[in-house]
Amino acid sequence: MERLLAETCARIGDLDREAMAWAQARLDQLLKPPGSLGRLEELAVQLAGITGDPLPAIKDKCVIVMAGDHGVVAEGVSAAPQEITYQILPHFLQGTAGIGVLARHVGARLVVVDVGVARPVSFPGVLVRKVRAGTGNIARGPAMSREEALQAIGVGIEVATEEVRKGASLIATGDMGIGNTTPSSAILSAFTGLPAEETVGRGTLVNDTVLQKKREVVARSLAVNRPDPSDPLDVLAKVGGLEIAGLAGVILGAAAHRVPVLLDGFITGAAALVAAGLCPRVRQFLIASHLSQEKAHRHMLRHLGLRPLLDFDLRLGEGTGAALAMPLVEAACKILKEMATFSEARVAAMHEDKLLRS
Ligand SMILES: O=C(O)c1ccc[n+]([C@@H]2O[C@H](COP(=O)([O-])O)[C@@H](O)[C@H]2O)c1
Ligand SMILES: Cc1cc2nc[nH]c2cc1C
Repeated sequence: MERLLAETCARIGDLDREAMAWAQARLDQLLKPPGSLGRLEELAVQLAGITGDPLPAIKDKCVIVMAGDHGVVAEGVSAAPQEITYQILPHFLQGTAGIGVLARHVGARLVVVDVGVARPVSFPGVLVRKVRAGTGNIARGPAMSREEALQAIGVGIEVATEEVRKGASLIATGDMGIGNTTPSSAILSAFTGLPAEETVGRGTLVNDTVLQKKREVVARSLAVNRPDPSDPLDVLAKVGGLEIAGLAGVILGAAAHRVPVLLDGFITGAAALVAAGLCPRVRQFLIASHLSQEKAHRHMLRHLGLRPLLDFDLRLGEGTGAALAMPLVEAACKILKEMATFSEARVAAMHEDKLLRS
């Protein structure tokens, strides 16, 4: 597994500067005042750089949801019972849970993977690639072994690679795992040095008492496990989660195939911190779909150097924000391809001096 990870990281290149320059030049000639499509233009240039295609097109959209359970729920850190991780899975694929509805709404394929659910899973359509049945309690010891972390990353790389092989040209990441905001906060603290007071939030909407306990649990998980921030696998194994590891693999696997990755919220952000620790170049392939209501998400995005597309007060996870942002990514491609230039439209070009005066 270590070899698969090393090979995947080695395949991740830089953005294609030539394709980006070509896309930027075309954007500047399109029938609009320069830069007037704002961040849509920025996105179009990034997509040209990621794909190496100056006129990129999104042909096949895919949402990959990784599910796993967390031993730390024994500390009482969530407002929801652990059972929900298992019980919600069939509703994803039946289209009756949040991501089921939104993936259908945007016309994306939905792939649901059990990488670490506590109970045995055998729902039609759910890919069972369980590495272990839930993590250990990070308040008392490591979440998993280094080998298990590598295996779960491997699952993500393989699932992403398979979806790219089937034609995916845009991959959205989603998570499901009761308790998973706690390890996500611990990962954020481990990489940034921020104290638990700043990295812990309300997750499924815990009350003030539980919020305080959650802060103590995150601080204890760091004191007990002593994760080494210069060793991302150590951070992941000691204070992470199986679905977080799987998602780090999805991110790396997609980037290795030059497929853009839409991050969702706080948990996929933690996975991105791990992926970026393992391969800093991967950041260039990431698009932050939204700013989660989980308050420390902004610290994550700042650390990753990303600016969210939407600010919608979402905090559901499952990939819902990433799915919602898919049409924005498609729109960025379409302006490049479908808008005419001034000369194609035979419209008088705008004069530089006029623009400078306005
Ligand atoms: O994506 C987010 O920003 C997000 C923020 C808060 C909660 N969640 C979801 O809620 C669950 C974790 O919350 P908790 O309180 O159990 O740690 C998990 O299934 C996540 O998908 C997701
Ligand atoms: C119902 C429910 C759905 C979820 N989806 C992601 N996290 C969740 C947590 C709960 C409680």
